Amino acid sequence: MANDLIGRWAALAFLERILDEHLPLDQAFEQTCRFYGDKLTVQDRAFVRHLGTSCLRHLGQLDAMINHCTTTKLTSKKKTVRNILRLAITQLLYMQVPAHAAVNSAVKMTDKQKNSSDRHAKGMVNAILRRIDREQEKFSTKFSPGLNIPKWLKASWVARYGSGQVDDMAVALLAEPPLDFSLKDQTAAKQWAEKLGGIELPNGSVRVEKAGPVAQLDGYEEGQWWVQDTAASLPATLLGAKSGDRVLDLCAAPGGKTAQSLAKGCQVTAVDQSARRLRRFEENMSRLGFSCETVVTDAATYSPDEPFPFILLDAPCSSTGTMRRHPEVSRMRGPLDITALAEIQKNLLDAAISILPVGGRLIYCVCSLQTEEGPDQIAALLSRNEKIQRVPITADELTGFGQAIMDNGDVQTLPHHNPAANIPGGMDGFFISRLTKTSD
Ligand SMILES: C[S@@+](CC[C@H](N)C(=O)[O-])C[C@H]1O[C@@H](n2cnc3c(N)ncnc32)[C@H](O)[C@@H]1O
Repeated sequence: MANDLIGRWAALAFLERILDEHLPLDQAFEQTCRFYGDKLTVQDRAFVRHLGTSCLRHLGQLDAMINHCTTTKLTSKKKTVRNILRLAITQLLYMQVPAHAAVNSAVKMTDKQKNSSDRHAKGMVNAILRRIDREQEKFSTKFSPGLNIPKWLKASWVARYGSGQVDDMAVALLAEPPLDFSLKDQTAAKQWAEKLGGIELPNGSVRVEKAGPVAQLDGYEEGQWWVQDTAASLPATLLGAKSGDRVLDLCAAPGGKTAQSLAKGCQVTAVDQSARRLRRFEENMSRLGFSCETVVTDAATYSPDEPFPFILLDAPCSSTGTMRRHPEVSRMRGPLDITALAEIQKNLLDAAISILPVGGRLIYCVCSLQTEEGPDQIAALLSRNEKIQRVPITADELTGFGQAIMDNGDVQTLPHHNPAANIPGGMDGFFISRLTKTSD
């Protein structure tokens, strides 16, 4: 890096925008880059993003290490010192940055703090980092990845998936995930895998290990593909709509699932309550050369003139299934959010059911690992509405994803599930249920 401190100051600002201002990762990164402007080179920006994201992924382990090394409370008043330590340990243990660079920069940053008691902590910062560097092997192994999952969240996962699977999930959440692409022309997966330097997945997506800036990739300008995690592509596939079918996509923006239906030749109406997100949706469709009707409204009150035999409800949720890409999610959500979101999902599900014609198909999905947002929603719906039945999803519809099919025919993908035994990289956690209406 041109200036070895500037990237680290920017990484500190990036981290604090997420942890203190509760900004989503992408927004925090954009704001940080805008603030530093030309002072950050392209390499600096990549370093800032990698450092901040790695630090967030390991946050629980990092804090356990710091607490192991000092009894000084590095809480509210000294939180910047804690953040400087978190970032420096990340560099030492998880980024192979030479010790002199990681330690000296952290000490210098501590010395520049406004508050004199923070400045006095520089001796402690130096001592902790030197110790962790000396005992790298111990510190790398003693603190388990499970520490990175907040207690309430971990307890909810253990209750549903068991501790063995949660350990696997915790490990999967540490890795920088690959990028998956859905294709406009699904028959061209082999060619696109070659062009993008990736591999074909069993569902027809292409997976690229280290893709770099997507707007610079082959096929972006021409709208030949869009970025979509392989798990996120399953709901629209399982809806089963064919060319010419009328599809209602409730909660449609930014449009990954709508694009799948349009690629099949369906006639889609896309509803979203956010005008801002629907503008982004329209930009995405325009790049892909697709067009469809869009409606800015609350899906809970939307009433179409003509019924839709296929409805997709990709409901707003906690997004705990997307933590591979968004490690900040676990720091921004709490149990009360899950309760509030479950109420919104229930209302949206009831509204979708009320406009589903007899014999129609509804896919309900959420990018969540939480029971309340997935299985509990469907169990409660089936018990309060006897006209609704589940249409179980079967293994032959989901080649390669068999382990995600639940006994009752719903689907729950998990971060450590791989699209095939020989294809690593995991996938987002998605819950999917397919339903039909048997009578009016
Ligand atoms: C999980 S995202 C949808 C992702 C999208 N289906 C895709 O594949 O790209 C949820 C969307 O629901 C929208 N939303 C939230 N509450 C809504 C409501 N009551 N009515 C309509 N849209 C809503 C949000 O604006 C957001 O765009």
